[in-house]
Amino acid sequence: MIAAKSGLLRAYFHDWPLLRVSAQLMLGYLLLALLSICLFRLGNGIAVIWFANAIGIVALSRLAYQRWLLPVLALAVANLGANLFTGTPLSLSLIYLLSNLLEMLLGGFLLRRSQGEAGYFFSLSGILRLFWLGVLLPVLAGSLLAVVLLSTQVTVASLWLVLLHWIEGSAIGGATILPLAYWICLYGWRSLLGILLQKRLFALLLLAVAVAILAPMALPFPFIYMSLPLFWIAYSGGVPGVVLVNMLVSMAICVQISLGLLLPPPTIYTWGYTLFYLPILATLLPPLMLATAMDMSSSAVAALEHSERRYRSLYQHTPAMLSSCDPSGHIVSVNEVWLRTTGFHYAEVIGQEASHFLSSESARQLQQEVWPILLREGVCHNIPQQINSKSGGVVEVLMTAALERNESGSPTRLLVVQLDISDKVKAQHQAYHDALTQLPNRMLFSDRLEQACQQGNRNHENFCVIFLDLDHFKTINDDYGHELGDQLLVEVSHRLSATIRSSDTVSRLGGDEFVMLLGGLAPCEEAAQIAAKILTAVAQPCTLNGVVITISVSMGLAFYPDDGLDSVTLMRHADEAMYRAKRLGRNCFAQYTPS
Ligand SMILES: Nc1nc2c(ncn2[C@@H]2O[C@H](COP(=O)(O)OP(=O)(O)OP(=O)(O)O)[C@@H](O)[C@H]2O)c(=O)[nH]1
Repeated sequence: MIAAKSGLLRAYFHDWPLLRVSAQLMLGYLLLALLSICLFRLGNGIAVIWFANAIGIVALSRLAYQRWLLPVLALAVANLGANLFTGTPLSLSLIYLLSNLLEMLLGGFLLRRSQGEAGYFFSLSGILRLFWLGVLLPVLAGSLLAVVLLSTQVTVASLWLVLLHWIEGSAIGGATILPLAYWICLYGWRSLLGILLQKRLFALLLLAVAVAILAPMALPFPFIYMSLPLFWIAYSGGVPGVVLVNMLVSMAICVQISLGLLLPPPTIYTWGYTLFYLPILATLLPPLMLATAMDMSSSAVAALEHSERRYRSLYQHTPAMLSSCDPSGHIVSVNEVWLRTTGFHYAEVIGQEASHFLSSESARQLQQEVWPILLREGVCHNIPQQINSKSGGVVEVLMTAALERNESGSPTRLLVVQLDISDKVKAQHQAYHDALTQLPNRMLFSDRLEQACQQGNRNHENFCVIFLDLDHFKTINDDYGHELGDQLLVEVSHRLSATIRSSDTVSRLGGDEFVMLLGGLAPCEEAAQIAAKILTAVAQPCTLNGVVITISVSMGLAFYPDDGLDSVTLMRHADEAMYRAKRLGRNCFAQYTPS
C-alpha cells in the first residue's frame, strides 16, 4: 500500500509538464503578489489590489483534481514567500496564506465544475458567470476567512475595514487578471498577439494607457476619459483587446494611486473610501461586456453569412431547376440550372409570371389544378409540366413545389423544384414511336389494342382494326429513290392521322404497312364511309421534291368483337382482309370474312 502510494507520488513528481506549469505559476504568482504589495506599500493605497490569485484560479480550473497538489504547493510557497519577503509577520502571512488558498481552491473548483470554458466569452451571461464563480464568490469566502482568523488580533471596526478592503482589492485584481489569464489559457499568447497585430490595436493600447496615466493628473472625473479608449478597443478589438487593455489600465491606475496622483475624495464615513475603488470596476467591466456583445453579434453575423453562402451555393449548384415565386405567381428568383436549361437571361425572367414560361396546357393545369392543391396541402409532387425554352423547344419537367406561409397563414412564397426529364421523355417517345413518321410503333399499338380489347370486353364496346399496306410502294423507291419514298411515307402518315379522331390511333408497323384502331365502330355503313375516306385521302396526288406522286393503299378491316376477341386474332384477321383487298385489285378495302 505504502509502496503503491510512493510510486504514485514518484510518478506525480515525474510529470514534467505539471512541474513546468507549477514552476511558472509560482514565479508568476510571486511577481504579481510582490507587485501588489509594493504598490500598496509605496503610497496612498487604501486596499491591496491583489492580482495574483486570478492566475492560480485559472490554472487550477484547467487541471484535473488529482493534479492539483503540486500547483497548489507552488502557489502556497509563492504567497508565503511574497509576504515574508516584504516583511509581513509570520502569523499574518499564514492568515493571508490560508485565506488566499481558500480563494484559489474555491475559484478553481467552481470554474472547473461549471465547465464554461470558451463559452464564458461568447455571451453576457458567460462573462457574468466567470466573474461570479471565478472572482466574487471566492473573494467573499477568502475575505470572510481572513476576517475570522484576524478577529483575535484586531478590533471589530478594523475587521469591517479589512473585509471591505479585501473584497474590493481582490475583486479589482481578479476582474483585471482573470479574463486575460483565461483567454491566454484557451487560445495562447501567440493568438493574442496575432489579433492585436491583425486589428492594429497597439496604438489604441498605448492611447488607453496614456489616458489612464494623464487623465488623473490633468482632468476632473478622469475615469470618464479612461473608459473612452477602452470602449473604442471593445468596438474594434473585441474581447482579446479588452482583456489585455484592462490589465494594463488597471495597473496604471494602481500605480497612480500608489504615487498619490489619484486621491480619494473627502468623505465623512471611513468606509466611504471604499467607493474610491468602485470607478475602477465601473471603468473596466462595461467595455468587456460590450466586447463580448460585439463578438457575439459578429460571430452570429458570420454564422448567418456562412449559412447564407452555403444556401446560395446549394441553390445555384444543385442539379435541379430551382425557382421561387411571390404569391401572385411572379418569379422572384431562379438558379443557374433553370437559366441554362431554358436559355433565358436572368433579367428576362425575374418579375415575369411563372405561367408565361409554360406551355398553354401546363399553364392551365397550374392555375386550375396545381394551385388549389398547393393552397390546400402546402405541397405538390412530381407534376409533369412543359416549359417553353427561349429557342422555341420544349423542356419536359417534373415539378415539385412547396408553399411558404407567414404566421397568419397567408402564402408568402412558392418554392419550386423542376427536374428536367426531357431526355427521359424523349427516350420513352423513341421507344414507342416510329423514328420516320413519329407515329406510334408496333409496341405502342399492341398495347393500345390490348387495352381496347379489355375495355371492349368490360363495357361491351365495338371497335375496328384496319390494316393498311401501300400499293406498289417498291416502285416509288425504285423510281424516285429511297429518300423520296421516306417523304411519301411521312406524307401518308399525316393524311392518315388527319382522317381519324384524336381518340383513335394510327401506327406504322414498318415498311409501307400501317394499322389503325378506330373506337366505337361496328361493321356498318359508317365504317365503310371512313374506309372510303381514307382511300380518297391517300390517293390524292402529292408533290415531293417537285415530283407529283400518286399512291394508293389496300386495307383490311376486322371488327371487335365479331372478328376476334383478342389483339392477335384481330391483327391477323385484318391482315388477311388486307391481302384480300390486294387480290381484289388494290386501292380498295375488304372486311374480314371467315374462309
Ligand atoms: N423508302 C422506304 N422504303 C421502305 C422502308 N421500309 C421498307 N421499304 C420498302 O417498301 C417496299 C415494300 O414493298 P412491298 O410492300 O413488299 O411491296 P409493294 O411494292 O408495296 O407491293 P404491294 O404491297 O404488293 O402492293 C420494299 O421495297 C421495302 O424495301 C422505309 O422505311 N423507307
